Amino acid sequence: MAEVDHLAAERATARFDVEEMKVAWAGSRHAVHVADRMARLVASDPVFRKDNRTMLSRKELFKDTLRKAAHAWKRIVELRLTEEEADLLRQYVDQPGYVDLHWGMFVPAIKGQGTEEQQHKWLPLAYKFQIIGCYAQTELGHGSNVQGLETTATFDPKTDEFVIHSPTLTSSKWWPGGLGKASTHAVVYARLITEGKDYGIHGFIVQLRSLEDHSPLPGVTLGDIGGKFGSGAYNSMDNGVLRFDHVRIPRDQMLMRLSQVTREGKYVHSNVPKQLLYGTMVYVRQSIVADASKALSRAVCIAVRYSAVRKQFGSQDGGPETQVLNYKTQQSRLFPLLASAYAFRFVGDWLNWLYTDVTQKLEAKDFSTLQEAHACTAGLKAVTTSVTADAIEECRKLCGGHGYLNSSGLPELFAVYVPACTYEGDNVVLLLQVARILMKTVSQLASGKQPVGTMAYMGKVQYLMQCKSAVSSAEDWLNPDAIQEAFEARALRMAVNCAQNISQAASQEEGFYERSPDLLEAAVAHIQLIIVTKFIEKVHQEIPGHGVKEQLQALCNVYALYILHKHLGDFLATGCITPRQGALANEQLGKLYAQVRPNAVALVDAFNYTDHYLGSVLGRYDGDVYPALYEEAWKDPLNETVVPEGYHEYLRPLIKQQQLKLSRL
Ligand SMILES: CCCCCCCCCCCCCCCCCCCCC/C=C/C(=O)SCCNC(=O)CCNC(=O)[C@H](O)C(C)(C)COP(=O)(O)OP(=O)(O)OC[C@H]1O[C@@H](n2cnc3c(N)ncnc32)[C@H](O)[C@@H]1OP(=O)(O)O
Ligand SMILES: Cc1cc2nc3c(=O)[nH]c(=O)nc-3n(C[C@H](O)[C@H](O)[C@H](O)COP(=O)(O)OP(=O)(O)OC[C@H]3O[C@@H](n4cnc5c(N)ncnc54)[C@H](O)[C@@H]3O)c2cc1C
Repeated sequence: MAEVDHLAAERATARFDVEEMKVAWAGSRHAVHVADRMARLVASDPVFRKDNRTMLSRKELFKDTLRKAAHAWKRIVELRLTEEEADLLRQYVDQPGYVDLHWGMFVPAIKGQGTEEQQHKWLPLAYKFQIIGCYAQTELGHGSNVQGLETTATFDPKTDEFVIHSPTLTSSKWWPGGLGKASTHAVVYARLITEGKDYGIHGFIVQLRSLEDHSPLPGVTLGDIGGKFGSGAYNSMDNGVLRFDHVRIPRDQMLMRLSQVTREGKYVHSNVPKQLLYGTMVYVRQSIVADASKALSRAVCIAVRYSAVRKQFGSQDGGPETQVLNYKTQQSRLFPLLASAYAFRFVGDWLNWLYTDVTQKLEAKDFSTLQEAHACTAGLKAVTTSVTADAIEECRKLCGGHGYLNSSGLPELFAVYVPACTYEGDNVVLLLQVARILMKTVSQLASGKQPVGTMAYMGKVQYLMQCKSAVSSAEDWLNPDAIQEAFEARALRMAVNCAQNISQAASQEEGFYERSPDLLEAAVAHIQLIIVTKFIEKVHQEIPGHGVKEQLQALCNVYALYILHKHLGDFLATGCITPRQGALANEQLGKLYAQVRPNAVALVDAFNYTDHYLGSVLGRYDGDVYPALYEEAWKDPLNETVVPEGYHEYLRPLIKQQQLKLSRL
């Protein structure tokens, strides 16, 4: 706790129990406790220092990442941390590195696609870090189009081996995190060829480096693909390039849970959907949604606290200036982002539940919910990451000039976060997947097939296509049914419009191609409906703590009405609401902002972030921003000397030359 609390007055105006809001945010009292313990463990350990990160060279930064990962592992073993605790520790270390891909993709790929025997062999090695793995799918020539990958795995029955080969430059693996310098093994995705036939993409465990001296194995060419956007940020990760020259691996290193190649070279496909091959991506997409709320809440926490400290204008007569948080424009830019952080948090929890449920069904050979899992993970990943990336940049602007300093934490947060819009599926490509499923669902409505899960609302097509909103006052928009109906009608009408337009094209495929910009918007409308619905459902639950439910109710309304206001064109064009009702929604939004204002600082305190994790002089808990900014400036390497290096070579001669010229005049 800070000695001087410059934000004490703000905290005193909160109308709810912050400790209970921490529980609502974290999910349980246990979750608050564990997160708190792990955050403090990291913050108090000098090895995990990160305030100098943006000033390190790439090599120094990479070595620092290796050091932190090794130290984290040492602490995990020494303290016998559980998996939950270890993962939190990894998150609070807050530096992308090979461990993310090892635990986040290599291990899940083996778990999801390996046979029991393969899991038995490889997982214990991975769990103890006797091998380090990455996920090598993307190539120089193809990322989004997984079926277009070119690396080959040709079965040789003579030796009972696969020959892994990169036949072209564009088949070079390109991007996998941890591949460049750290990994000893990879799950490599390649075209399986046996008996002269190409059976498409399959996963293979391939050793890349010696376990003795880390040198690449014969036939393997490896390296880092080079510096990336921003200072610090994702440059701690060794995204890599990999080429194979006829590298041989035993047949049993093909991941054989979904399909097998026999000793004789026969290809056998188990009776399961081939999309299960994409299971690791589905798993990571759901974890990316949970991460979005973390990144967004960090940015919002910085911007809210700083906006409460920062004063500008408003005192002609020598009185106090206005806190920028009191400007209505600041509120209308910032509070929807605060509400979005909460919305993403709750939809992330729900998605995690859905993922677990689908996984259990898959274990029991029930594949009926696979499409729902794909649509929800793909769509929510796309919408939450796009919004979060834009929101971090908006928070930087909300912090004025100081937001542009590295010490604000926002430039690095943006740089590290923004590739989330691309990795694990480009957001446009993923939204088009959602749109495809929406079109399929619309086309099945005529045959009477009842849509299920998050598409169930489409079953009310007769009603939703013609309903008119009953809202007649600003307060009417506080009724969750009014919001739900407007969002459902908008999403359905946009989808049906697209389907009607597509049906007029020469072919379904051509229509889909021509209408893809509209389809993208229809997919976004559907996903926003899911987020709003899950927030409303959350608020309907029993939520303990003085004022907590009321605050969440207000944030839920802010989120929904902000989306309605921002996409008013959709709501009006589809005739779900009238221009007057749109204006009433905006009026209500203004009232809600006034309701949020006294609670704003406490609402970001409920995220329970340490100053170490926030990594921002502007977002400090104590609000003592100016001395911290001043002090931080002097730490810059440029300030190590009063006269800069280069003065004698470049500045002095220039000045002297000009002086000479002037003296001649
Ligand atoms: C310090 C130590 C700590 C210790 C801690 C211990 C504990 C740790 C625990 C956990 C740690 C977790 C950490 C997580 C961190 C993760 C960090 C991640 C960092 C990010 C790294 C990035 C990685 C990557 O980017 S990997 C590469 C990703 N690539 C992509 O996403 C490619 C995108 N493309 C595709 O997905 C496909 O090509 C697609 C879907 C676009 C098209 O595929 P297609 O085969 O051509 O299919 P299509 O014809 O369109 O559709 C056919 C059919 O299939 C359906 N479909 C498609 N996809 C799926 C799917 N995934 N699931 C189900 N169904 C699918 C589609 O709907 C069609 O259906 P029908 O119409 O019915 O036929
Ligand atoms: C930081 C980072 C880490 C990564 N880590 C890994 C990793 O660990 N392992 C791994 O295998 N990969 C990794 N990747 C690769 C990543 O998964 C791909 O870059 C991603 O899937 C996008 O594919 P792409 O690069 O082929 O983009 P492209 O598909 O080439 O996209 C280019 C443009 O084309 C558009 N486009 C493409 N297809 C369509 C379409 N059908 N319709 C309309 N528009 C379309 C896209 O919207 C985009 O605007 C990583 C990438 C990054 C940036």
